[in-house]
Amino acid sequence: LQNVSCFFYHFYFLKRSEDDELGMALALSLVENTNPQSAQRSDEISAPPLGSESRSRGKEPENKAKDRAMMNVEESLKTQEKVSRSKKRRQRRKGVVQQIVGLPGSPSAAAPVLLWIRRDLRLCDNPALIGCLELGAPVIPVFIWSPEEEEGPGPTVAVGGACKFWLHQALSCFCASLEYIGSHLIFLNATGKANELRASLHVLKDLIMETGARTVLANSLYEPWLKERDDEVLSALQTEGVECRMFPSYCLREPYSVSTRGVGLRGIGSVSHFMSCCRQNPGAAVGVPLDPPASLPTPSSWPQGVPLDTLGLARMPRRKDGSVIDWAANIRTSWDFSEDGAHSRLEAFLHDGVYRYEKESGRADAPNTSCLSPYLHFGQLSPRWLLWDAKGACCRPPKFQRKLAWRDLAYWQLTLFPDLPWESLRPPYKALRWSSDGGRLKAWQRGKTGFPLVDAAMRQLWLTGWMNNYMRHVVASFLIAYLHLPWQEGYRWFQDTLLDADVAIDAMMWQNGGMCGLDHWNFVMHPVDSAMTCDPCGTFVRKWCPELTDLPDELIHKPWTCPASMLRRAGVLIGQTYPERIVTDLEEQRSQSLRDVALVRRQFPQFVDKRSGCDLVPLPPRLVSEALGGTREDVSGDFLLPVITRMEFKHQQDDPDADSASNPYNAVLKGYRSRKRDETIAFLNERDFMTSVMFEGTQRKERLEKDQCRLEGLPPPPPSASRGRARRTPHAKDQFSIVPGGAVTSLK
Ligand SMILES: Cc1cc2nc3c(=O)[nH]c(=O)nc-3n(C[C@H](O)[C@H](O)[C@H](O)COP(=O)(O)OP(=O)(O)OC[C@H]3O[C@@H](n4cnc5c(N)ncnc54)[C@H](O)[C@@H]3O)c2cc1C
Repeated sequence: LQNVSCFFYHFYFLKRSEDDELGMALALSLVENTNPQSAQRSDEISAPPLGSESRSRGKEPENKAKDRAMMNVEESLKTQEKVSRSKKRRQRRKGVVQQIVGLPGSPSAAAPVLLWIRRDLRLCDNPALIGCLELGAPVIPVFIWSPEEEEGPGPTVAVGGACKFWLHQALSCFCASLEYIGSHLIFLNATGKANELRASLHVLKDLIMETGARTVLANSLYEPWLKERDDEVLSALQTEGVECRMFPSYCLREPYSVSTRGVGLRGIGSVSHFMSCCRQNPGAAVGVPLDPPASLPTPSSWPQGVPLDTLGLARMPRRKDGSVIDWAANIRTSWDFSEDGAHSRLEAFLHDGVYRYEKESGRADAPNTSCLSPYLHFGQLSPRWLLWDAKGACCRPPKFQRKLAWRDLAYWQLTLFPDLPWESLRPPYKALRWSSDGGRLKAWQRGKTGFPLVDAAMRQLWLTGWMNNYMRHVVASFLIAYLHLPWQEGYRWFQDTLLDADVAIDAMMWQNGGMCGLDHWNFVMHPVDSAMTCDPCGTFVRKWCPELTDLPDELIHKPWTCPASMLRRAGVLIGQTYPERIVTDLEEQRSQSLRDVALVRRQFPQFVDKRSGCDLVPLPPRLVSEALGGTREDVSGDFLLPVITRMEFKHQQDDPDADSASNPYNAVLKGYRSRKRDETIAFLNERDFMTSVMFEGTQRKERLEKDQCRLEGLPPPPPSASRGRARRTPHAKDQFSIVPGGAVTSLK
């Protein structure tokens, strides 16, 4: 017993320090904060001293109880302290603590500073804004709309319809915030102004001429084409004697500073590899969030801008009879587009939802995720603010903090592979046989596939501009693995309809889902079975597909299996009130998808590693040069790297014509938290019902106890028996991976 408790004691502290690392990896340098301005603020959160837990780990077993009690007290003190500190920061944001950061707002005739506003529509934690204040000159905030520059060199759909709508609303809110502190936001339109000059440069030069400004400040953007534009603008202005400065704030880690040095390239594309790179090469300090200014110095006269409406961001189409098609009506009522809206959502989430997030973020029928992505995308909330507030939350949510690393990973990948939004990273997959069935694509886009879970999610996207992460995986898997439509179609549709459409994240995720990204998903979501995780009672489907409301919970995700009498009673007419399924043989579609992959891997053997069976990806020169120790500047793109490759593809290579059912590594996810757990329960149900009930009971009790401890800031109780790590694919050693007596019906 002593050994067991010793193991759990060690496990607990090791786990705790691992969880800390997740958040700390990117913010590793928080502890050595170098920002002089923020260093003066005594009431900011100070990161827990590194190593305090590892010290506890080394103690003798007899001291453990004492230590643990001490740790509990320390923990709860730390937590209280953090909560009160992030509360103070929130108060400052609301102006409860009236701290004057800026100069008094009297107009000044001195040469003004141009604050070039882009995707940083916020007062809180805005380094460029604070940079302007520190110069002590009048500030002219300006937003330049230049869609051609945003779009970049390929079909990126960088600012789709939904995003434009959000941008319009967010700009209007930000303008109001600036006016509240005595300033103003100038809108300028650069559409069609690019001749031989960059459009933004052209507009900025005119503005500099008009206002006499000698300084331009902005927060950096990292899309390669925008970075290139910014570099050009900066160097052109600097040659004319205008001082320009860019501040990093869009990511926690500047993507161009991430290095694989000391970590290598193995596992590249995964978030763990990325975090190891950040840990190994910490880079500049993340610093603490900056307070919002109480006022901004204003110029003696404001330059002439254009009204926001003339930028054409929220223009609604008209019917032939002249009436307006207000496609955004639902979006307007579903969101608060202001910076305050972002903070209220964050507070509500950290106060309430974050506990459910850590366990149940996959649920579509409950708002268990933060829904902060559009605010992060448009910079109404800085990732640094989010990180610090999350670290201040009672349960210090590790999974949630890790999501910010995903976000940075996406930007890093985009800087390495600027073609990410339109070109498959794995060369053979460019030759994959995709379907060109426009009817199926339209059915998917409009939520008329005949699969309720997919349809509900796609309708939610169309009506509200948003969908949770789990559902994005479900609909992406359906498009790719079951409809065989190219991932680029899904990417472009998402870019046009998502309010948080983000070229870097969207492209990375669609590449991974489309089997050609650096870290392609080792799972495929089944359009029916995945409902076990995300919508077990059909609540989500009932909300977005109301025509199915009266079907019973067990069959709502597969109405085609309902007896005719049941359909009649529920008022469902398949093919009339609800669409027929656009594919009926899911197994065959999956098998075809596997065969197609096996075919291209056979056609391009030079891109398959003979030893490991992994796909090979040509490396960009920057990575190669790093891998070679940063000494080679002249490297070309001839280096091939074996990357993470689905087990089922490797296996299919040996038997290219086999069907998916006979592939032991079949990646289709059964749904629910762990397939292994389902299978164990099904097995026990068959053998010994009593044991099965007790097994479930014990697990539930453990879960409740753990949640309770977490809520109270206590260490988790030791589990009653050690549990293995859930695996996604069955393994020869899995005792219950093949359920005796047949398959588990996952919707039971
Ligand atoms: C096919 C597909 C396309 C996607 N396209 C986008 C997109 O265009 N824009 C976008 O912001 N997210 C995208 N995601 C990632 C993720 O689905 C969303 O970030 C998330 O659903 C946003 O909801 P949330 O704010 O409640 O997320 P939370 O789970 O609360 O996460 C908090 C924040 O972390 C970041 N984040 C979360 N998941 C990821 C991820 N997998 N990769 C990178 N950052 C992440 C987001 O900024 C998010 O707001 C996509 C995912 C898939 C599977």
